[in-house]
This record gives sequence, structure tokens and C-alpha cells, in this order.
Amino acid sequence: VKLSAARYGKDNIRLLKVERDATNPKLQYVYEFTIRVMLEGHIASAYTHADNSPVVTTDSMKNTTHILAKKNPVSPPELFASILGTHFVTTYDHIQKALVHIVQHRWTRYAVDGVPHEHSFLRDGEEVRVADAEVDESGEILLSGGIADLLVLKSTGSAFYGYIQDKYTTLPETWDRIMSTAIDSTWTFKPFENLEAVRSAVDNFEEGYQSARNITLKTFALDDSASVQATLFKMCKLILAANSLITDVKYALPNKHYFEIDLSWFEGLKNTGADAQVYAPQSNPNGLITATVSRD
Ligand SMILES: O=c1[nH]c(=O)c2nn[nH]c2[nH]1
Repeated sequence: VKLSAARYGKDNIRLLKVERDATNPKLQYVYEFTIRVMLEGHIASAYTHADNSPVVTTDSMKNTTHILAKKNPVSPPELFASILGTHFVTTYDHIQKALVHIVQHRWTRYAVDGVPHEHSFLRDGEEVRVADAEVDESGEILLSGGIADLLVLKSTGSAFYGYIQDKYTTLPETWDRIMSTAIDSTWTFKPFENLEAVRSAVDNFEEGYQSARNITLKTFALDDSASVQATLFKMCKLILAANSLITDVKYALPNKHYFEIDLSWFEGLKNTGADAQVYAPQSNPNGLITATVSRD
């Protein structure tokens, strides 16, 4: 046998950082993350010969993450992921690649008596922002941003008909249905030569995130959807058109079904088709519609 691949690290590193505004020290910001750091390199002997001499302990990876979070900006997460990944490939000669995955949890500042409060925040949804950095020993950084678990539903403006009808098909065609999904979107930036190049482009990350989130929500609402597939493709096209640094966009959209309930057995009560109002939310099974769209 041979070791064909090896990558190890620390998962679920949790941290929250409080930052105080440079000009108004009473104004505070919070950033809460769940981070995964994985390393690749000349580490085979730890697997094949019980030789721990090349092992950077995962405990040290956790410590390093906390230390670098203290010493560096942690926002935008694309920047912090790049800082963290670059640290590992520059500190340890035998480490050839570092992969950093950051999930940023929502803490949204809320207003008190109409005024945004200086240090109070609420968790307005389990939606998260995501960033991934893959840093190799040359210093090149492959970066992506993302959104996950953004649950959306539209009560109309979605149809689904014209599909294959054969002896396996029972799904009735519909010209008006509920459409719901949990947005999982990832957009990949053009490769960055090194950390300095990432720092120079830092404004593009927040812009890319806001653009992707706004386009996703607007397209979901406005598209007279022929299918999840068709709406997904429109979202990708618009994100690529709006962000020149983004090279490709991918979505994984579960189709969270709401089925009509036929109540005609009860005194002829109409609750299907144009009369449908009471639906049965389906926890399973769910469709899963995925695609990646790239520039020509
Ligand atoms: O939007 C949809 N796409 C599909 O492929 C599908 N299959 N069943 N329902 C569906 N809805």
C-alpha cells in the first residue's frame, strides 16, 4: 500500500473577537467564527512510520489561530483566512499547503429607540458568511467567498412544467407553486500571487459578498422561475457580470418542497391548483440542484 493523500488539522476552532472603533472607542464590533485549518506537506512519515517529528500539532494550530486573530484584523474573513494560511506555509518549510475554512456567524447591531446601539447585537438567522483560502508554498492564494444556510421562500412566482413524463412520473405540472431553498453559494476569485496582493484587493471581498447576497435575494424574488436550475443560472450570470475579480460561481440549492393538500373529500373543499392555500411542508426527500458557472 502507499499513502496517496494526507491532510490534517484542527476543525471547529471557535473564537469571537471584539474590536473597538478607531475614532469612537465606545463603538464596538464583534466577529464570531468557526474555523478549520488543514495542512499538507512532507508529513508522510507521521502516517507511515509513527514519526511525529514533522507534526505541527493541531493544538498549535488552534493556538496560532487565536494569536493571529489578536494580532491581525479578522474582517473580512477572506483576508484573515489568507493571513492564517500564509502563516503556516511560511513558518514551516516542510508545509506545502494550508487550507483555511472560515464560517462567520451573524451578530447584527440593533437599534435602541431608533439609534444603532454601540455594543448590542442580535443573531438574525442561522445564515453564515463563508471564506476559504488555499495557500501554497509559493505564497499563491486561491480565495473564495460564500453564503450558507440563507433560508428563503417565495409563495408564488415559480412554475415547473414541460419535464419528462413517463411511467415513473407522478409529479403534476404546475404554473404556480411555492419555492423554497437554503442558499449555499460560493464565488471564487482570480488567484492572488501572495498576501500583499490580497491586502491590495481587500475592498473586493466585502463588495463581492454584498453583491452576491443582494443579487441572490433579488433574483430569487423577481425571476418568474421556470425551475430552480433556471433561476440558479441567472444568479450566477449576474454575479459574474457585477464582479470582475470573480472567475466562477457555484450554488447548491436544496429544493424544499411544499405539497398541495387535496381537501376535496371534505364537502368538496377546493385547495388545489389555483385554490391552493394550505400546503404540507416536506422535510424529506428534497431536490438538490447544483451548478458551477464560469467565464467563457
Ligand atoms: O425546480 C425543480 N427542478 C427539478 O429538477 C425538479 N424535479 N422535481 N421538482 C423539481 N423542481
